Amino acid sequence: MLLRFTKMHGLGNDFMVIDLVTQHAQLNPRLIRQWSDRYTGIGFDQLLVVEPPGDPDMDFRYRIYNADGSEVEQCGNGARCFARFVLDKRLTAKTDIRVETAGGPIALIVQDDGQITVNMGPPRFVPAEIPFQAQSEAISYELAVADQILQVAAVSMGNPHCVTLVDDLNVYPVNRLGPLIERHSRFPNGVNAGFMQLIDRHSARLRVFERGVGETRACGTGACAAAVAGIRQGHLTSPVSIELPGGTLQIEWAGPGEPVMMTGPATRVFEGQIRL
Ligand SMILES: N[C@@H](CCC[C@H](N)C(=O)O)C(=O)O
Repeated sequence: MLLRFTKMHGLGNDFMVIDLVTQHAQLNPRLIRQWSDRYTGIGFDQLLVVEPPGDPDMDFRYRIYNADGSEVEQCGNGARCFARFVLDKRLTAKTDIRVETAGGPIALIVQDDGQITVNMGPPRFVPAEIPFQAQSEAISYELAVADQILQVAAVSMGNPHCVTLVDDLNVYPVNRLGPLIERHSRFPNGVNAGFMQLIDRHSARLRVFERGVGETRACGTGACAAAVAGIRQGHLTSPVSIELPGGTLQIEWAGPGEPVMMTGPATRVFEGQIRL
């Protein structure tokens, strides 16, 4: 049987997208790892799956798998590609699309200029909800990593993020500390490790070592978490431009309890089919 898929990306964070509304497939971690391989497979950071919703008030169910085959709760760049995909494939004609994810409901708004805004819902800071091991909620925490103590913020955007402020992102050892933070024992489900360099009150640079993938060219939920952490710590003011290696995302957040709005592009690369 041949399975149709679309290769897409959001600022270089790349995806294989499969429509399981009109097709059928049994996925498993081994198959996903095989497909994600950049030399012997299709190559992607995440596999995105479009399914019918369980909740009748929603338009679709959105499932996300990291390149290592693990299923995760949320993916921001993927959400924008999801919106572009369901419109291009005529699975919906709506430009305001409600989607259920394992990380909670999100809303996708397709703008007239083709940019897509995602209402990611409110960030969560309660340690148990991230999950993160801490005595009580705080704006920043001391985290022992290798031979140093980092000051970090812990945020859930549906998925877990740890954000560290750094002076110079060009020389910071993202690929040495990223894997140690990703599997740190205080984050029992693992974590996405973001490293942010402030530019001014409305902009920052960010690199993210993603859980289950490694460093990616962009991370949408990572950009939301970094902007929120920076606003909460008093360094940034909404709206915030987050510059990632693959490009820039616009993030707006009005404060605790309010949803995070993320705006950026979604790009189709090619159509393919693979034998199952
Ligand atoms: N690239 C994503 C995040 C994908 C999931 C993440 N690696 C995790 O394990 O939580 C984004 O754009 O948000």
